[in-house]
Formats: sequence, structure tokens, C-alpha cells
Amino acid sequence: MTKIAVLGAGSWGSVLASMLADNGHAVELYGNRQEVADEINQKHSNSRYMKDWSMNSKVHATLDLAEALAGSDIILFVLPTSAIRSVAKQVKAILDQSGSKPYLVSATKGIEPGSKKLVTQIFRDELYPDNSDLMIVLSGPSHAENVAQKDLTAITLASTSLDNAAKMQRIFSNEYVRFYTSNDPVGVQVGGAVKNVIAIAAGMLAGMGYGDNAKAALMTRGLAEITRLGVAFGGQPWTFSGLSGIGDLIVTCTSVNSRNWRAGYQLGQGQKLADVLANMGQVVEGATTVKAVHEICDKYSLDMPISEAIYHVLYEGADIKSEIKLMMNRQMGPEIRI
Ligand SMILES: NC(=O)c1ccc[n+]([C@@H]2O[C@H](COP(=O)([O-])OP(=O)(O)OC[C@H]3O[C@@H](n4cnc5c(N)ncnc54)[C@H](O)[C@@H]3O)[C@@H](O)[C@H]2O)c1
Ligand SMILES: O=P(O)(O)OC[C@H](O)CO
Repeated sequence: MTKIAVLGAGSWGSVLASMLADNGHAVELYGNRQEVADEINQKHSNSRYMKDWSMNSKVHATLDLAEALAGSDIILFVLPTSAIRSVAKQVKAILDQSGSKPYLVSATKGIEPGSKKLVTQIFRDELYPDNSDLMIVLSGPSHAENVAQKDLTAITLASTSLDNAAKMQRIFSNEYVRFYTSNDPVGVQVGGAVKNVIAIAAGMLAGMGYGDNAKAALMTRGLAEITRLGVAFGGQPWTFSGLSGIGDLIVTCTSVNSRNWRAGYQLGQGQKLADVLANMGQVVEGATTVKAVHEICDKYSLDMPISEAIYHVLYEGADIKSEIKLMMNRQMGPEIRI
């Protein structure tokens, strides 16, 4: 039996914890809300994040990080990107005392503004400076709501060590979630992070009443932007035609389960960003990652007009219609740039 500490008792953390317990592993779920932990332990549900859902009764929730980590073979991070660095520091202090070196799996999808770093780069900063092989990224089209219902899902596990990705594949897989391995953790993380920005744009278009052609154009040109940034970061171009690239872009830009899409929709209907984020009550990663993407575009002179337009609307008070007009009137050019 594998002992797994899942960090983050929100929607995705709870569903992954339950799935791993279904797979027969011992799971400790670490959260920061007492009422959520109590409900998980007493009623085996998490109604704040997952309505009408019962989780595996063997999942134990705790607010004590040391308790969650004790004896763990794997630490699965399912926190918002904004919390990764601070929790990683706390994890480091606890692991230093025990001397253990569990695998670090990240299911978090975002880029940290300021540092402009992916989650595995934060792990290197804070936890394992010399061993990227122990880090595995879990990413793909996977809304918690669907996995909770045991709907069919396919997800990528990426690591610089294909052997370690394959070990995780055996631990995570079951009859309703199929995992594939990849040796491109950078490309997989960029796909998972930047699709959230494009999904906000997709929601905005829908909220403003634009149709299917606009959605398809946005997703296709959005994928070109994701690929451009991913390759600049050292990712492999073909990764973006996989589950963590086009796959996740499709699900996030077309599903009402997507918080990023829903946030975009409400913005497209004229609501204010602060209200949208406050009412969501859950993380909208694209709203943060777009800041990092903006910084990256500046630093590396990358051409990412859709992501930049979202940044202008969210943080510079730009009008969505004017941004669309600017984008449609940009200098014309070839579709494929090599
Ligand atoms: N929900 C999904 O369907 C889904 C699917 C795939 C990936 N993801 C990714 O997983 C990550 C988490 O998403 P989610 O949907 O579970 O978010 P969520 O908003 O549902 O839950 C996040 C949880 O983290 C907790 N948290 C925040 N800061 C913390 C801290 N410092 N210490 C401990 N807990 C803390 C919050 O209280 C909350 O319970 C995001 O990066 C998201 O993009 C989500
Ligand atoms: O609800 P979202 O927009 O955060 O998307 C969740 C997952 O990333 C979908 O794969």
C-alpha cells in the first residue's frame, strides 16, 4: 500500500484523494479549513467544493501538515499556485526532520507571477534543488466534477524520469481514469497553466454573444500562443497536441464546469473582476497566471496577443470590445510561423 499526502482539500484535491483511496492507497488530505476537514472525516463529503458527492470514507483530513506528511511515499500538491511556495517551505522543514524524500506530484496548474516560475521550478527552489526526477506533473482535461462521477478521463503524468512517471501511472490508474506518461514536464505545465487564460477569453466571447466560429478561432490561435510560450520555456512542440495541451484547452474552453470559463463569461456580461473572483469562492488560476504571462511576454518579447488582451482587460481597465477590434485589425500574416 502506498501512503499519499494530498495537499489541498478543495475540489480537485478531494476528488483525487478519494480516487486514490478507491485505488487502495492510504490517503491523508491536508486542508486549511476546519469545517471542511470535519465534514470530510465525519460525513465523507465536502459540500463547500463538491455538491451532492460522497467521497471514499477512508480518506482522513487534517489541518496538521506534519500529520499529513508522516510516512508518505508521495506528496500530491493540489493547491492554488499562489500557495505552492509557502506550503513547499513548510513541507521542506518537516521533511528535513524526518530525512525522507517522497515523490512530489503537482496537479496545480499555473505560473507564479514575479518569479515567472512553473510549479516544478518552485519545487526546485524550495524542496529538491538537485533532483527533478522525483517531481511528476499531473495534468490534462480533468474537471473534478466528472472524475467524481467516475466519468471516463485521460490525464498525462510527466517527469524528467519516465520510470518515475510510469510508477505514478501504476499508482493513479484505475478503470475510469487512464494515465499516459510524458518526459516533458515543462511543456505539460505550460499547457495546463496558459489554457486557463485562453478559457477566460472563451468565456468572455460567449458572455458577449459571439458564436462557434469565434470560439474555434480563439482556441486555435490560443494554442499557437501556448505553444510559443511553451517552446520558449524549453517544452517540446508536440506536447501541445496532447492531453495537457489541446485536450485541456478543449475541456476548459467548452465546459460550464470551468471556473476560468465561467469567470470570463461573467466578465463578458459586464461584471467586475473583483466581484467575479469573490463570488466564485474557488481558485480562478487564469486570472493570476495572466500576470506571469504578461511578464514573460515583456521579458522574452513573445507575441501573445490574446493573453495580452486578457491582461489589459483584467488589470489595465481596457474595454473587451476595443481589445477585440485591435486584435482583428492587427497586421495580417501567415498562420504558421516557424
Ligand atoms: N477543480 C478542478 O477540476 C481541477 C482540475 C485539474 C486541475 N486543477 C488545479 O488544481 C489546483 C487546485 O484547484 P481546486 O479546483 O482544487 O481549487 P479550489 O479552489 O477548489 O480549492 C483550493 C483549496 O486550497 C486551499 N488552500 C489555499 N491556500 C492554502 C494553503 N496555504 N494551505 C492549505 N490549503 C490552502 C483552499 O482553502 C481550498 O480549499 C488549481 O491549480 C487548479 O487549476 C483543478
Ligand atoms: O475549472 P478550471 O477552469 O480551473 O479548470 C479545471 C481543470 O484545469 C480542467 O482540466
